[in-house]
Amino acid sequence: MAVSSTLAFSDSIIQGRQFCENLRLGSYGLSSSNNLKLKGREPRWNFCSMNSELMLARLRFGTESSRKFPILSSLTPNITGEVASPLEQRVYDVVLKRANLVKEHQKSDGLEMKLDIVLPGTQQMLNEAYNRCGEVCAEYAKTFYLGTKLMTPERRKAIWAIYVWCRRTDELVDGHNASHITSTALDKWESRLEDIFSNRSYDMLDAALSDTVLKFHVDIQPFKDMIEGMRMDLVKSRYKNFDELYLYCYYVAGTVGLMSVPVMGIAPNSHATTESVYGASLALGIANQLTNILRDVGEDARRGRIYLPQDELAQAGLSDEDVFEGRVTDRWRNFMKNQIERARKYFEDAEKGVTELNQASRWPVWASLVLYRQILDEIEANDYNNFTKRAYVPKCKKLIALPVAYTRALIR
Ligand SMILES: CC(C)=CCC/C(C)=C/CC/C(C)=C/CC/C(C)=C/COP(=O)(O)OP(=O)(O)O
Repeated sequence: MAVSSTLAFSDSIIQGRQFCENLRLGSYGLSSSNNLKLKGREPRWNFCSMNSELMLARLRFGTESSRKFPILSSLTPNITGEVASPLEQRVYDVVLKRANLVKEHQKSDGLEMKLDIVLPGTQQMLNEAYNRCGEVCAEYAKTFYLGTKLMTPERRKAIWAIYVWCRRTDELVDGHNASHITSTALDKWESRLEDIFSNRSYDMLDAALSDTVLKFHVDIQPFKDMIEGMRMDLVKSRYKNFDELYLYCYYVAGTVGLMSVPVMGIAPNSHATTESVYGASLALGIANQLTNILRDVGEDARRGRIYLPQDELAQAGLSDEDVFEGRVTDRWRNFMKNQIERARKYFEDAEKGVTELNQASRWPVWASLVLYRQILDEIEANDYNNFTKRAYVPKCKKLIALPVAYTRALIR
C-alpha cells in the first residue's frame, strides 16, 4: 500500500516536474524569463503596518483575531475606533465572498452538492483518479486520511482531491525541483488551475479536482491565493510585522480552510452564520501555519529564512543573528511564549466553528486541530529549543487524542 501510494504520488510529482521542466524550457510557448515582477502584483506588496498601540495590544493579549475579529463577525470600528488592518480586511473580504457564494448556491439549488449527469466511462476514470488522490493523502497525511474515512464517500473524495492539489502546489516551491521554479512557472500553474475550473484537465488528478469544484461550488480564489503565497515565498524571506506574516499564513494555509468548508458542509441544524464558519476555518489554517512556523524555526533559519515578525523580535531584544545562532535565552523563551499564546488564540477561534460543521466532517477536523495544537505543548516541553529539537507529538499521545477528538465531534 505504502509503496503503491508512493508510486502514485511520485507519478504525479514526475508529471509536475515534467511540467515545471517544460515551463523552465519555455515549451508552453512562454519565455523562461526569471523576471520576478508580476503583472498586477504591486498592490499586494503595499503592506501597511499597524499602529504601535495596536501592536502593543496584540503583544499583550497574544492575538488580535478574537479581539478584532470575534470569529470575524464584524468589521465595524470598535469604541476606540480600531478597524482591521487593510491586509486583514482584504483576507476577510475573501471570507465574506466565499460565504455569500455558498449562500447563493444553497438558495438556488437547495443542495450543497451539484449532481451532474456523467457520460459512461467517465465515472470509472474519475473513480480511479479519486482513488489515486486517496492514496496520496494516505501516504502524506495519515491521521487526516483516517479521519476522512468517516466522511461521506463524496465529501471524502473531494477533500482528497483538494489535498492533492495543495500538495502539488507546495511541491513546486518546496520539492526537489524547487530551485528551478520561477514566477513564470507559477503563472503557468495558475493558468492550469483556471483550466481545471473550466473543466479542462491536464491529468487525472486535475480531473478529480475539476469534478470536485463543480460539484461542490468551490470557488477559485483561495486556490489562486495559495499560488500567490508560493510567489511570496520565492521573493520574501523576512516579515516586517505580524500583518505581513498573517497575509502569508492566509495564502499558504488559511486558503485550505476556505477551500474545505463547501465540501465539509455546515450542519443543517447549525444556527451559526456562514461567515463565522468560514472565519473559523480561516483561523484554523492560520493557527496551523503559525504552529508549523514555530516548530520549524531552526530548519527555516538554516535555509536563510525567518518567518517571525521582525518588529516583535526587535521588541524582545532579539535579532536575526540570535535566530541564526540558535541560542535559547530567556529573551527567546519570552518571545516564544507570546508567539505560542497567539497561535493558541487562533486555535480557540477555530474551535467554535468545528462544532458547526456536518457531523461526519467534524472528527477529522477535531483530530487535526487537537494534534497540531499539541505541537505547541511539545515546543514548551523542549524548553523552547526549536532550533535543534523538533517538536513532535509522540505516537501514544496521538492515539489518546483520536478518541478525544471523536467524542468532541459527537457533541454540538
Ligand atoms: C474549523 C472549520 C470550520 C473548518 C476546518 C477547515 C480546515 C480543514 C482547515 C485546515 C486548514 C489546513 C489543514 C491548513 C494547512 C496547514 C498546515 C500548516 C499544513 C502543514 O502541512 P505539512 O507541511 O504537510 O505539515 P507537516 O510539516 O506537519 O507534515
